[in-house]
Order: sequence, then C-alpha cells, then structure tokens
Amino acid sequence: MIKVVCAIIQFEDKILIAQRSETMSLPLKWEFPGGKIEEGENKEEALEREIYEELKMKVEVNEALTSFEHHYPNFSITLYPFLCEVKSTAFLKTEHKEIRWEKKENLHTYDWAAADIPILEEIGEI
Ligand SMILES: Nc1nc2c([nH]c(=O)n2[C@H]2C[C@H](O)[C@@H](COP(=O)(O)OP(=O)(O)OP(=O)(O)O)O2)c(=O)[nH]1
Repeated sequence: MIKVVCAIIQFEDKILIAQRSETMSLPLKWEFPGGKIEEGENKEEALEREIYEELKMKVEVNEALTSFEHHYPNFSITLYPFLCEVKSTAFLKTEHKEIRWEKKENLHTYDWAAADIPILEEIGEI
C-alpha cells in the first residue's frame, strides 16, 4: 500500500487545488498537492517537503483529517489529508498542469482523483 499525504491549504475562503499533468499517473485529475511518504519521514515532514518541491510554498501543517484507503485498478493508496496554512498565497508551478485557488463551494465542479472524494465530503463540513 502506497502512503500519500496531501495538503488542504486554506486561505480566507479558498483552497489550493492542482491538476495532474498528462504524463503523471491519474492524468488530468484534480488533487490536493502532496505525494508519497519517503522512508524515515513522518507525515508532516513528508507534506512540508512535497509542498516545497511542487509549489515552493512553506506550509504550516495543522490537524489531520480522516485517512482513507483507495483501490485504483493498478495500485492502491492510503491518503492522509492535513489542513494547512500559509502566510502568502504565492506559489510556483513546477510539475502540475494547473494550480489554482478555488472557492470551497466550487470544488465539486472539478474532475477529482477518486481517492479524494471522501476528503471533499469532509471539508464541506468545516
Ligand atoms: N498528491 C496527491 N496524490 C493523490 C491524491 N489523490 C490520489 O489519488 N493521489 C494519488 C496520485 C499518485 O498516484 C499518488 C501520489 O503520488 P505522487 O504525486 O508522488 O505520484 P506520481 O506517480 O506522480 O509520483 P512518482 O511515482 O512519479 O514519483 O497518489 C491527492 O489528493 N494528492
């Protein structure tokens, strides 16, 4: 089982969302930025590292939301979401096709990676 951390980065009424590129797994699906936990890292460290690598953003990792297992046809992941904060909304796009700040009420209009659906339901309740 691949362990993946992802960041629900909130700023005012918006959340930062990212679209996977054509060449990544799950091409063109929308996700919360993050990635695989590497050996020797805890989840928070993995998330801080991934967000810096992908977005050149420094996040403060706050509470964990509910983690879920998801089985895609070719692989399975456990997805560990965390609420995160930033001091500045600036980011640099390095790997994704697109990255944008989106209002929470519009998140359901995107084509999400299937593993993220329970997270969307949970953050709808915040
Ligand atoms: N970062 C992130 N990954 C997600 C989410 N939902 C979801 O199913 N995933 C999947 C996509 C990937 O298969 C995996 C995350 O690993 P990754 O982002 O390093 O994936 P990758 O395949 O592009 O990386 P790599 O093997 O090329 O190093 O988890 C999500 O919200 N955020």
